[in-house]
Amino acid sequence: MKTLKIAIQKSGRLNEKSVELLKNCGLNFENYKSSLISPVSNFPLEILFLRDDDIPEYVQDGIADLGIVGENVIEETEVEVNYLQRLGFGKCSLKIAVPNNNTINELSQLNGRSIATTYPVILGKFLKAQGIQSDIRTISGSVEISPGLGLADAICDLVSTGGTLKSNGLIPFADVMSSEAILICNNKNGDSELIKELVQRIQSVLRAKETKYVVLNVPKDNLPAIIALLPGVKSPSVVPLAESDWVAVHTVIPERDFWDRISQLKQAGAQGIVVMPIEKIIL
Ligand SMILES: Nc1ncnc2c1ncn2[C@@H]1O[C@H](COP(=O)(O)OP(=O)(O)OP(=O)(O)O)[C@@H](O)[C@H]1O
Ligand SMILES: O=P(O)(O)OC[C@H]1O[C@H](OP(=O)(O)OP(=O)(O)O)[C@H](O)[C@@H]1O
Ligand SMILES: [Mg+2]
Repeated sequence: MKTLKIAIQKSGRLNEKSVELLKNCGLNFENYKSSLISPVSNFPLEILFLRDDDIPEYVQDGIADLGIVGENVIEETEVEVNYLQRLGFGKCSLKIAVPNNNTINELSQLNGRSIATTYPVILGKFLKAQGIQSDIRTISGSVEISPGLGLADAICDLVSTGGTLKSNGLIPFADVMSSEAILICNNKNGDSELIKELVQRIQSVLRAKETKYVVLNVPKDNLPAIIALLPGVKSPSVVPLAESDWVAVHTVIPERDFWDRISQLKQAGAQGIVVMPIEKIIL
């Protein structure tokens, strides 16, 4: 059987979460130490530990079958690869920011100004679509200090908390793109059974992260009201309790409206609510 290769970031923002995701899929492998390639002992897969900038091209060229990388890097490298799954981590936005004492307050004022960035391709396309002509200064890092050094009038860089912008006296001015980590594969091998198996495992881990397992006790008379509050669940498990007019209800609740749902369940008579994380949900 062919052994697949998946490229993940060697170190940096996406490394830990990529390793955690693959381990949660039940894959056994050594974390990157000095070897840049690590075999998986219980699945026909090898992990390649790379600089994130190289991952899209490795996947496009078939050197790696799969990759986990930020959408921003995929867009910047302009490769042709398949998006298999958005992974929900490494969330950030590419933004244009300007010094907080500036007079720029609309995009057209960037005409004729300089913008420092490590994302010249994405920024170039954005400015073109807006009909703006700026001088894009491509640098390879520490972009946020360039206005302070007199290198550029504005910057275009990744932002998540905004802490780096703030500590460099910059304010966000325009959103260029939002990004998260994506599982990609080579255009030619999306139909591979092994890849499908891996994607299913990843999806079962992601699904589990979005939900909680909840057990609650309720008087039998309140059961219809409780069940009515669990619309997503075809048929929650209802277990008799030692006290004959009480039952325990086992169900899953989406993370996103968890607290609202719990307070509704309490109002409907639920007691002794126990919440547990779910490891995997296999459909
Ligand atoms: N502040 C942030 N918050 C969340 N995600 C981020 C943030 N900054 C970057 N990312 C995402 O994580 C990816 C990797 O960021 P990192 O800073 O580790 O890259 P890098 O320094 O270019 O790493 P490498 O050494 O692999 O080239 C980015 O391409 C982006 O998708
Ligand atoms: O909005 P914040 O939460 O402050 O995050 C933004 C910073 O994060 C990224 O850099 P990173 O810290 O990954 O360092 P790097 O540029 O050296 O890769 C990005 O390039 C910004 O500088
Ligand atoms: Mg990089």
